[in-house]
Amino acid sequence: MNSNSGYNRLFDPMAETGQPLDFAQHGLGQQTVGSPFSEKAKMSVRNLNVYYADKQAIHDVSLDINRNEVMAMIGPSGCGKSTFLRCLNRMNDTIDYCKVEGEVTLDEKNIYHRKQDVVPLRARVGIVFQKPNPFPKSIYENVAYGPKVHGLVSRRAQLDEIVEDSLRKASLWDEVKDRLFSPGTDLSGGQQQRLCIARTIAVSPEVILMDEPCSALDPIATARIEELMAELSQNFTIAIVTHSMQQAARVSTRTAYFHMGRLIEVNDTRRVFTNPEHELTEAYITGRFG
Ligand SMILES: Nc1ncnc2c1ncn2[C@@H]1O[C@H](COP(=O)(O)OP(=O)(O)OP(=O)(O)O)[C@@H](O)[C@H]1O
Repeated sequence: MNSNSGYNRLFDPMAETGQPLDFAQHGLGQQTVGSPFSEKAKMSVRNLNVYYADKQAIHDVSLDINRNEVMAMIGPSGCGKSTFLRCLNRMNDTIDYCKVEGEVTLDEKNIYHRKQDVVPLRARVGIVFQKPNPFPKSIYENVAYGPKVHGLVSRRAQLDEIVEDSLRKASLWDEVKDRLFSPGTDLSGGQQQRLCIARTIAVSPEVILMDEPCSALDPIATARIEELMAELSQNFTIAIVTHSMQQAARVSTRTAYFHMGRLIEVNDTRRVFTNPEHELTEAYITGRFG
Protein backbone atom coordinates (compact mmCIF):
# COMPACT_ATOMS: atom_id res chain seq x y z
CA MET A 1 0.00 0.00 0.00
CA ASN A 2 1.40 3.37 -0.86
CA SER A 3 -0.47 6.41 0.31
CA ASN A 4 0.02 9.66 2.11
CA SER A 5 -3.71 10.19 2.38
CA GLY A 6 -4.01 9.02 5.99
CA TYR A 7 -1.28 11.31 7.21
CA ASN A 8 -2.66 14.24 5.23
CA ARG A 9 -6.13 13.65 6.59
CA LEU A 10 -4.80 13.83 10.15
CA PHE A 11 -4.00 17.45 9.63
CA ASP A 12 -6.61 18.32 7.02
CA PRO A 13 -10.18 17.52 8.07
CA MET A 14 -11.39 18.36 4.55
CA ALA A 15 -9.18 15.72 2.92
CA GLU A 16 -10.87 12.99 0.88
CA THR A 17 -12.21 10.20 3.09
CA GLY A 18 -13.12 7.70 0.36
CA GLN A 19 -15.79 5.02 0.40
CA PRO A 20 -16.88 3.01 3.46
CA LEU A 21 -15.12 -0.34 3.76
CA ASP A 22 -16.56 -3.64 4.92
CA PHE A 23 -13.93 -4.77 7.43
CA ALA A 24 -15.15 -8.35 7.50
CA GLN A 25 -14.04 -8.76 3.89
CA HIS A 26 -10.59 -7.37 4.44
CA GLY A 27 -8.09 -9.63 6.07
CA LEU A 28 -9.29 -10.19 9.63
CA GLY A 29 -7.82 -13.44 10.88
CA GLN A 30 -4.47 -12.94 9.16
CA GLN A 31 -1.31 -12.63 11.26
CA THR A 32 -0.30 -9.22 12.54
CA VAL A 33 1.68 -7.32 9.93
CA GLY A 34 4.65 -5.07 10.71
CA SER A 35 7.10 -5.61 13.55
CA PRO A 36 5.41 -7.02 16.67
CA PHE A 37 8.65 -8.62 17.93
CA SER A 38 11.80 -6.88 19.07
CA GLU A 39 15.13 -7.57 20.73
CA LYS A 40 14.76 -4.45 22.88
CA ALA A 41 11.55 -5.55 24.58
CA LYS A 42 10.77 -4.30 28.08
CA MET A 43 7.43 -6.11 28.03
CA SER A 44 6.46 -9.01 25.81
CA VAL A 45 2.95 -10.27 25.21
CA ARG A 46 2.48 -13.70 23.64
CA ASN A 47 -0.73 -15.28 22.39
CA LEU A 48 -2.96 -13.18 24.62
CA ASN A 49 -6.64 -14.07 24.74
CA VAL A 50 -9.01 -12.18 27.02
CA TYR A 51 -12.63 -13.05 27.80
CA TYR A 52 -15.34 -11.15 29.67
CA ALA A 53 -17.46 -14.13 30.73
CA ASP A 54 -18.25 -15.82 27.38
CA LYS A 55 -17.33 -12.85 25.21
CA GLN A 56 -13.82 -12.82 23.79
CA ALA A 57 -12.37 -9.29 23.73
CA ILE A 58 -8.74 -10.06 22.69
CA HIS A 59 -7.80 -12.73 20.13
CA ASP A 60 -4.30 -14.20 20.11
CA VAL A 61 -2.33 -10.95 20.36
CA SER A 62 1.48 -11.01 20.48
CA LEU A 63 3.43 -7.76 20.82
CA ASP A 64 6.68 -6.44 22.30
CA ILE A 65 6.90 -3.00 23.90
CA ASN A 66 10.44 -1.62 23.81
CA ARG A 67 12.42 0.13 26.50
CA ASN A 68 12.01 3.91 26.40
CA GLU A 69 9.58 3.94 23.54
CA VAL A 70 6.14 5.52 23.39
CA MET A 71 3.85 2.88 21.91
CA ALA A 72 0.40 4.10 20.83
CA MET A 73 -2.60 1.77 20.65
CA ILE A 74 -5.28 2.94 18.21
CA GLY A 75 -8.42 1.46 16.66
CA PRO A 76 -12.21 1.79 16.53
CA SER A 77 -14.27 1.95 19.71
CA GLY A 78 -14.58 -1.47 21.36
CA CYS A 79 -11.61 -3.00 19.50
CA GLY A 80 -9.92 -3.98 22.77
CA LYS A 81 -7.25 -1.28 23.24
CA SER A 82 -8.03 -0.64 26.92
CA THR A 83 -8.47 -4.35 27.65
CA PHE A 84 -5.03 -5.01 26.17
CA LEU A 85 -3.46 -2.12 28.12
CA ARG A 86 -5.00 -3.27 31.39
CA CYS A 87 -3.49 -6.73 30.93
CA LEU A 88 -0.03 -5.16 31.14
CA ASN A 89 -0.35 -4.54 34.88
CA ARG A 90 -3.12 -6.99 35.66
CA MET A 91 -5.79 -4.34 36.18
CA ASN A 92 -8.22 -6.85 34.67
CA ASP A 93 -7.76 -8.98 37.80
CA THR A 94 -10.18 -6.58 39.46
CA ILE A 95 -13.01 -7.90 37.22
CA ASP A 96 -13.92 -11.34 38.50
CA TYR A 97 -15.54 -12.56 35.25
CA CYS A 98 -12.52 -11.55 33.18
CA LYS A 99 -10.21 -14.40 32.12
CA VAL A 100 -6.74 -13.79 30.70
CA GLU A 101 -4.80 -16.48 28.80
CA GLY A 102 -1.32 -16.30 27.31
CA GLU A 103 1.92 -14.84 28.60
CA VAL A 104 2.90 -11.31 29.54
CA THR A 105 6.48 -10.73 30.67
CA LEU A 106 8.25 -7.77 32.23
CA ASP A 107 12.02 -8.09 31.87
CA GLU A 108 11.40 -11.68 30.78
CA LYS A 109 9.47 -12.62 33.96
CA ASN A 110 5.87 -13.73 33.64
CA ILE A 111 3.67 -11.17 35.44
CA TYR A 112 0.81 -13.72 35.56
CA HIS A 113 2.88 -16.19 37.59
CA ARG A 114 0.80 -17.35 40.55
CA LYS A 115 3.47 -16.06 42.95
CA GLN A 116 3.51 -12.56 41.43
CA ASP A 117 2.15 -10.01 43.93
CA VAL A 118 0.14 -7.41 42.00
CA VAL A 119 0.94 -4.53 44.39
CA PRO A 120 4.67 -4.31 43.53
CA LEU A 121 3.82 -5.13 39.91
CA ARG A 122 1.54 -2.08 39.70
CA ALA A 123 4.31 0.06 41.18
CA ARG A 124 6.65 -1.12 38.39
CA VAL A 125 3.94 -0.78 35.74
CA GLY A 126 1.91 2.28 36.71
CA ILE A 127 -1.30 3.46 35.06
CA VAL A 128 -2.83 6.87 34.40
CA PHE A 129 -6.54 6.84 33.65
CA GLN A 130 -8.77 8.84 31.35
CA LYS A 131 -10.29 10.95 34.10
CA PRO A 132 -7.87 12.53 36.59
CA ASN A 133 -8.52 10.82 39.93
CA PRO A 134 -6.48 12.49 42.67
CA PHE A 135 -7.04 11.23 46.23
CA PRO A 136 -9.06 13.61 48.45
CA LYS A 137 -5.82 14.66 50.13
CA SER A 138 -3.25 17.42 49.77
CA ILE A 139 -1.06 17.72 46.69
CA TYR A 140 1.89 16.62 48.82
CA GLU A 141 0.07 13.57 50.20
CA ASN A 142 -1.12 12.50 46.74
CA VAL A 143 2.51 12.11 45.65
CA ALA A 144 3.90 10.93 49.02
CA TYR A 145 1.31 8.19 49.49
CA GLY A 146 2.85 5.59 47.14
CA PRO A 147 6.46 5.86 48.39
CA LYS A 148 5.16 5.57 51.99
CA VAL A 149 2.97 2.54 51.25
CA HIS A 150 5.72 0.79 49.31
CA GLY A 151 8.27 1.53 52.06
CA LEU A 152 10.56 3.45 49.71
CA VAL A 153 11.54 6.08 52.30
CA SER A 154 12.65 6.15 55.91
CA ARG A 155 13.10 9.89 56.49
CA ARG A 156 10.88 12.90 55.89
CA ALA A 157 13.65 14.68 53.97
CA GLN A 158 13.79 11.76 51.54
CA LEU A 159 10.04 11.93 51.04
CA ASP A 160 10.22 15.69 50.42
CA GLU A 161 12.84 15.02 47.78
CA ILE A 162 10.73 12.39 46.00
CA VAL A 163 7.66 14.66 46.08
CA GLU A 164 9.59 17.58 44.57
CA ASP A 165 11.35 15.42 41.99
CA SER A 166 8.12 13.72 40.87
CA LEU A 167 6.25 17.03 40.61
CA ARG A 168 9.13 18.47 38.58
CA LYS A 169 9.17 15.48 36.24
CA ALA A 170 5.43 15.85 35.80
CA SER A 171 6.01 19.50 34.94
CA LEU A 172 3.81 20.69 37.83
CA TRP A 173 6.27 21.83 40.51
CA ASP A 174 6.39 25.53 39.62
CA GLU A 175 2.61 25.78 39.70
CA VAL A 176 2.13 24.09 43.09
CA LYS A 177 5.32 24.58 45.11
CA ASP A 178 3.71 27.32 47.22
CA ARG A 179 0.53 25.36 47.97
CA LEU A 180 1.68 21.79 48.49
CA PHE A 181 -0.71 21.32 51.41
CA SER A 182 -3.89 22.43 49.67
CA PRO A 183 -6.23 19.76 48.27
CA GLY A 184 -5.24 18.05 45.02
CA THR A 185 -8.87 18.24 43.96
CA ASP A 186 -8.64 22.08 43.90
CA LEU A 187 -6.34 21.96 40.87
CA SER A 188 -7.56 22.40 37.29
CA GLY A 189 -8.27 19.23 35.24
CA GLY A 190 -4.93 19.42 33.42
CA GLN A 191 -3.06 20.04 36.67
CA GLN A 192 -4.90 17.14 38.32
CA GLN A 193 -3.82 14.85 35.47
CA ARG A 194 -0.19 15.98 35.89
CA LEU A 195 -0.60 15.34 39.64
CA CYS A 196 -1.74 11.79 38.83
CA ILE A 197 1.30 11.39 36.59
CA ALA A 198 3.53 12.67 39.46
CA ARG A 199 1.85 10.16 41.78
CA THR A 200 2.64 7.37 39.31
CA ILE A 201 6.25 8.50 38.86
CA ALA A 202 6.81 8.77 42.64
CA VAL A 203 7.09 4.99 43.06
CA SER A 204 9.78 4.79 40.35
CA PRO A 205 7.87 2.78 37.76
CA GLU A 206 9.61 1.28 34.76
CA VAL A 207 6.55 1.34 32.52
CA ILE A 208 3.74 3.91 32.47
CA LEU A 209 0.41 2.92 30.92
CA MET A 210 -1.85 5.77 29.83
CA ASP A 211 -5.49 5.11 29.00
CA GLU A 212 -6.70 8.13 27.01
CA PRO A 213 -4.97 10.48 29.45
CA CYS A 214 -6.02 13.67 27.64
CA SER A 215 -9.63 12.92 26.76
CA ALA A 216 -10.96 15.03 29.65
CA LEU A 217 -8.56 17.91 28.99
CA ASP A 218 -8.63 21.08 26.91
CA PRO A 219 -6.12 21.58 24.05
CA ILE A 220 -3.64 23.54 26.16
CA ALA A 221 -3.59 20.96 28.96
CA THR A 222 -3.37 18.23 26.30
CA ALA A 223 -0.32 19.90 24.75
CA ARG A 224 1.37 20.00 28.19
CA ILE A 225 0.78 16.28 28.72
CA GLU A 226 2.01 15.47 25.22
CA GLU A 227 5.23 17.44 25.78
CA LEU A 228 5.60 15.64 29.08
CA MET A 229 5.34 12.23 27.40
CA ALA A 230 8.34 13.01 25.20
CA GLU A 231 10.37 13.95 28.30
CA LEU A 232 9.19 10.94 30.31
CA SER A 233 10.09 8.51 27.54
CA GLN A 234 13.76 9.28 28.24
CA ASN A 235 13.40 7.46 31.56
CA PHE A 236 10.30 5.31 31.21
CA THR A 237 8.62 2.98 28.75
CA ILE A 238 5.20 4.35 27.83
CA ALA A 239 2.17 2.64 26.32
CA ILE A 240 -0.75 4.93 25.50
CA VAL A 241 -4.30 4.23 24.32
CA THR A 242 -5.69 7.15 22.39
CA HIS A 243 -8.76 7.91 20.29
CA SER A 244 -6.89 10.71 18.62
CA MET A 245 -4.83 9.75 15.59
CA GLN A 246 -3.25 13.21 15.69
CA GLN A 247 -2.11 12.50 19.23
CA ALA A 248 -0.71 9.08 18.29
CA ALA A 249 1.14 10.71 15.39
CA ARG A 250 2.56 13.45 17.63
CA VAL A 251 3.67 11.47 20.67
CA SER A 252 4.51 7.90 19.73
CA THR A 253 7.47 6.15 18.19
CA ARG A 254 5.48 3.06 17.18
CA THR A 255 1.76 2.56 16.67
CA ALA A 256 -0.30 -0.61 17.04
CA TYR A 257 -3.62 -0.79 15.19
CA PHE A 258 -6.30 -3.02 16.78
CA HIS A 259 -9.53 -4.15 15.17
CA MET A 260 -12.24 -6.39 16.69
CA GLY A 261 -9.87 -7.68 19.38
CA ARG A 262 -7.06 -8.46 16.95
CA LEU A 263 -3.75 -6.71 16.50
CA ILE A 264 -3.75 -5.94 12.79
CA GLU A 265 -0.54 -3.96 12.34
CA VAL A 266 2.32 -2.54 14.35
CA ASN A 267 4.93 -0.32 12.78
CA ASP A 268 6.88 2.91 13.17
CA THR A 269 4.29 5.63 13.68
CA ARG A 270 5.22 7.56 10.57
CA ARG A 271 4.94 4.39 8.51
CA VAL A 272 1.49 3.60 9.94
CA PHE A 273 0.20 7.04 9.01
CA THR A 274 1.94 7.44 5.66
CA ASN A 275 2.28 3.97 4.23
CA PRO A 276 0.36 1.36 6.24
CA GLU A 277 0.98 -2.27 5.38
CA HIS A 278 -2.54 -3.53 6.06
CA GLU A 279 -5.65 -2.37 4.25
CA LEU A 280 -7.62 -2.25 7.51
CA THR A 281 -5.12 0.22 8.94
CA GLU A 282 -5.34 2.26 5.75
CA ALA A 283 -9.14 2.20 5.94
CA TYR A 284 -9.13 3.35 9.55
CA ILE A 285 -6.68 6.20 9.16
CA THR A 286 -8.46 7.48 6.08
CA GLY A 287 -11.81 7.40 7.88
CA ARG A 288 -13.45 4.58 5.90
CA PHE A 289 -15.56 2.69 8.42
CA GLY A 290 -17.77 -0.17 7.33
N1 LIG B 1 -15.80 -4.72 32.19
C1 LIG B 1 -16.28 -5.24 31.05
N2 LIG B 1 -17.25 -6.18 31.09
C2 LIG B 1 -17.73 -6.73 29.95
N3 LIG B 1 -17.29 -6.42 28.71
C3 LIG B 1 -16.32 -5.49 28.63
C4 LIG B 1 -15.76 -4.87 29.78
N4 LIG B 1 -14.81 -3.99 29.37
C5 LIG B 1 -14.77 -4.07 28.03
N5 LIG B 1 -15.68 -4.97 27.57
C6 LIG B 1 -15.93 -5.33 26.17
O1 LIG B 1 -14.72 -5.75 25.57
C7 LIG B 1 -14.58 -5.21 24.27
C8 LIG B 1 -13.32 -4.35 24.21
O2 LIG B 1 -13.51 -3.22 25.05
P1 LIG B 1 -12.36 -2.16 25.34
O3 LIG B 1 -12.88 -1.19 26.34
O4 LIG B 1 -11.11 -2.87 25.64
O5 LIG B 1 -12.21 -1.48 23.90
P2 LIG B 1 -11.58 -0.09 23.51
O6 LIG B 1 -10.96 -0.29 22.17
O7 LIG B 1 -10.68 0.41 24.59
O8 LIG B 1 -12.88 0.80 23.38
P3 LIG B 1 -13.09 2.38 23.54
O9 LIG B 1 -12.20 3.00 22.50
O10 LIG B 1 -14.53 2.58 23.24
O11 LIG B 1 -12.70 2.75 24.93
C9 LIG B 1 -15.85 -4.43 23.99
O12 LIG B 1 -16.73 -5.26 23.28
C10 LIG B 1 -16.40 -4.12 25.37
O13 LIG B 1 -17.80 -4.04 25.35
